[in-house]
Amino acid sequence: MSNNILSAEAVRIFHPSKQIHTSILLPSSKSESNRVLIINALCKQPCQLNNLSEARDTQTMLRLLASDDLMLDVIDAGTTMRFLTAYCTVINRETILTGSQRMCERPIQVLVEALRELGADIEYMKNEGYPPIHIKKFRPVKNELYMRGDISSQYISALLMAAPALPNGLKINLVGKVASLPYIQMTLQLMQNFGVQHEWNGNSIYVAPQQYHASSYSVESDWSASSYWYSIVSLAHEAEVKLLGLKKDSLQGDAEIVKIMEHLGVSSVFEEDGVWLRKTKTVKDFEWDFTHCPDLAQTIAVLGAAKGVNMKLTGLESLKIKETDRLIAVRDELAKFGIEAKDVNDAELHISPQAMQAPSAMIRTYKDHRMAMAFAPLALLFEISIEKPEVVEKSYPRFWEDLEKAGFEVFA
Ligand SMILES: O=C(O)C1=C[C@@H](OP(=O)(O)O)[C@@H](O)[C@H](O)C1
Ligand SMILES: C=C(OP(=O)(O)O)C(=O)O
Repeated sequence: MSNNILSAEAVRIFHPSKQIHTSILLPSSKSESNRVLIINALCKQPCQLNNLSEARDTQTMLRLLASDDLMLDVIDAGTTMRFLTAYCTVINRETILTGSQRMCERPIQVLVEALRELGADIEYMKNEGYPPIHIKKFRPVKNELYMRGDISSQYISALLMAAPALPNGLKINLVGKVASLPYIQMTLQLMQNFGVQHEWNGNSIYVAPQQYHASSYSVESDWSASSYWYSIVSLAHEAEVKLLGLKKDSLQGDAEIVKIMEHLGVSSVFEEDGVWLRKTKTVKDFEWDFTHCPDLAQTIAVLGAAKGVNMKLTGLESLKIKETDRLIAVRDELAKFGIEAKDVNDAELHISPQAMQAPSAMIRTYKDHRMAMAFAPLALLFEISIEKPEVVEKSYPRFWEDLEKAGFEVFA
């Protein structure tokens, strides 16, 4: 890859043959990596952590955990912001947590309110409910909370990982709809891997005061990143791609992509060291609820539009508060291909079969890695230009290089 791709204003991409036969070593999961880093920081002995992600979100977590500065800047990493908020509180580390302009527009009130209820002194430094926040003192006063689970599961994961360090542990009673549930399950399973047990009854999760025990963990490849390869295989004329480092029994909820793509043209065959993606048939009508796998929604919206599938995607409420308002961003960029997406204001996307046209303009990415990666597979249909290629660094820094390995021409 020419070195200047990540620093370029835009990239131009196309695929001359539209035939793809390759194997790809995906980046490791940033969700797993950021959890084991927090657990390791709470553990008395250092753990053996293998295969940590090269994603910027994880590199930022590593850097900030090692820092003695008062002010920690998470850039645009949601998990890093939320996990450090609970972590710095329970270890009684005075900290100012801040981030990018967008991070300061992403809500954190549910987590801050919960920590205040437990006895934390945390102040909003600019806008009520949003970073930057100043974490001051922590004097634990209680061990039970009622928390809504519909805005972000990251608040719950953050508290759960910190819970064993509290003098009386913590009982979280989840109120109302819980979104992104597999991420909470991942948190609890990783805690268990490091010797911390929990009890989950109905809507209540209880973690007693306990010590994490040093253990080893090898982070799996990232299932969210796999989705772009599923889309590529579905759109190619001919394709057989092996994604290395993915397991059939994954902790990651985004392994749901296997089931989704059974409908959208890709079969998955697992082997010891990864999974083979091969082309199959695509359905005409597709409806899916993304409540528990929100990071897959953009990939599927763009792919379904390209394949002329009649689509109804639901459970998209949380997309509005991620790296950008992803519903509006997907609608506006699909419009450049002559595709009309409806009902974005109801947290759903309805896209009827329409002929996709060559794009009328450059694809904007809105500082969102998933916008760049969800639209890139369309280079199998048209030459496309995507602005700000560096956005992929948040989760998949080698994305453009891997596209080149698969025969895409990528020009700065
Ligand atoms: O806990 C995690 O690692 C994540 C949880 C999800 O966020 P929400 O819980 O806010 O939906 C997901 O979108 C994000 O990319 C990573
Ligand atoms: C939403 C995402 O990450 P985060 O919330 O951790 O910034 C993502 O990676 O798509």
